[in-house]
Amino acid sequence: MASSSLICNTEAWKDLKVHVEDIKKTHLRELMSDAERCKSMLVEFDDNLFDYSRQQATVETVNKLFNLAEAACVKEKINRMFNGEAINSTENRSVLHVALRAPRDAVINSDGKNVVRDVWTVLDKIQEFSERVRSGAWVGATGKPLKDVVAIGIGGSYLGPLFVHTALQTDPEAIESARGRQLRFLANVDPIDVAKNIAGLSPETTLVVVVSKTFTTAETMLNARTLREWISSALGPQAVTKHMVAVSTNLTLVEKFGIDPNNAFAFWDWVGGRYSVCSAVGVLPLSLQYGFSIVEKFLKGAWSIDQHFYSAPFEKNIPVLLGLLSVWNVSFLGYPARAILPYSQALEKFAPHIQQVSMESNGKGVSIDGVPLPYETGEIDFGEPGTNGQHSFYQLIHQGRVIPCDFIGIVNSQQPINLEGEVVSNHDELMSNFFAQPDALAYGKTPEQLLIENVPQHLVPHKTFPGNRPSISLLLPSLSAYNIGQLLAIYEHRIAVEGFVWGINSFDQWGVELGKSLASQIRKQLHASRKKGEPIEGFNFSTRTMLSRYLQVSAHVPSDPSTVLPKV
Ligand SMILES: O=P(O)(O)OC[C@H]1O[C@](O)(CO)[C@@H](O)[C@@H]1O
Repeated sequence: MASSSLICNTEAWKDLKVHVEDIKKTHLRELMSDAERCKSMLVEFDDNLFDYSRQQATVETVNKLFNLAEAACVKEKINRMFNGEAINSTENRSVLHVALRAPRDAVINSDGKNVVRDVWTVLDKIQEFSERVRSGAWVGATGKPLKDVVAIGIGGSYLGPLFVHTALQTDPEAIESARGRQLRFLANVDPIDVAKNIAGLSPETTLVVVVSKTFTTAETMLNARTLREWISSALGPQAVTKHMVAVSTNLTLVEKFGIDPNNAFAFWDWVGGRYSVCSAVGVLPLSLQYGFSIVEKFLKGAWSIDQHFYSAPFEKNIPVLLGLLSVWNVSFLGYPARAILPYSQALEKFAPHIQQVSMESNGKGVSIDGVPLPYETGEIDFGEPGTNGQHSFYQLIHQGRVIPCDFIGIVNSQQPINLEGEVVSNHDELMSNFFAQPDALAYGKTPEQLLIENVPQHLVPHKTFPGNRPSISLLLPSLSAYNIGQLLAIYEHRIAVEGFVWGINSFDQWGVELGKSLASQIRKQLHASRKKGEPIEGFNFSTRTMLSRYLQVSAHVPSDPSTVLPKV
């Protein structure tokens, strides 16, 4: 495919490039004073309020972005995704995470087959299994109920479920149904993570869920073997069938590992790892912890946004608007990062999850047709809940670099506190910051304002805030399972829209492979040197020096199963 097919060669892209100069002449202070403009930049859907008036954009900018979407065939690409076409072309796969939350009677085809039926077969199996475990009908090898769950998985087989678990953990309805149960996540191959995750647990009352799309990921498989050892050394090898289950697309390898195929929960190639939280990857551990009915509400929330994304006109389409504005910030205004700032501690794992969804999806260097891109794609995503972030990195955001921010606020707290004698409730205190920060970034503070306040002349430059820093605000009515599902789907689709405009494949991840294969060479060398005393060969000076220091100085680790017992 020729480079002329790239989006940067379209009139719509060139038009926006020229338009940047106009926008740079206008400060957000002025843009914010135009009430009509601000009104047109508010979108409401299902009690979620989205405000993008603090973007460095006019109504004209937004129209030009719609032209760009048209030039990039965004609507056609959305349709192709929902129609189950193989839009992940480098892996020849369709991209159908929307089917994971479709109602039972929906029809979504992949390769001529309605996949919604398969989805519900697995969901029914999860419901049945999780109810048996939670009710105590399913017991461990010594007859005790399994009250604790350790989910082993990494990347997409970990971050999404962790985000949802952390968000549900403080929801009153979810607390009630999780009473007496624990859900933990073992991700890192670092043995410290093993120790931390089994500390205080007994193999007798623990169910291990091995979550891996491929069932070959080195970290997950070593952690799975480690916990298999933990269980079988305590309860005997036959206990594994009672204490270990799996979620995977590779059921052959699950069986080979020693997990009963009846206790395996399938998902499919058309679910990308980082888009898999609504498959058994998330639904199984979360149903074990909270019960299936709560997880079903989460799925319904995600589906409501899927419908909105599929059918709302672009002017009212929250994920589309978010995606187009992100492209505007990255490709035209030149801002490479994005801060995700939920004003809710329950969303503390949201930014780490979106970091993977976004950076693994859109961090690409070539177009979907393999043409090297003359423009950057993807953003550097990071974030922390407010107000913690304010006491950490907001200094840079206010007076250092320009970083477009996503402010996410919740109207009704999961855990309200209203102390007598306080000016406002605790949640109001939090939300005061949610409402204040976007304006601080947009308006800033001028030297003239400081002089009126009698700030000493020599401090004026230090106390000046340039402002003109863009943000969006998203106000959710509450943080129920349903709303958590909505938030997830809004971001998933936003990221897809960005990739559709940039003309890349947002659904593969070849960039993670090189490091994995180099690590495998090192693993072989460590084995050869430790077990057979072979010299280090085939590495550059730097790696050789580091490796020999590591081999010389590291302590000998005895191969004894008791070394996997927790020491913390
Ligand atoms: O679910 P799996 O196959 O263990 O893969 C885990 C993760 O590894 C990756 O392939 C990246 O290394 C992710 O895309 C994926 O979510």
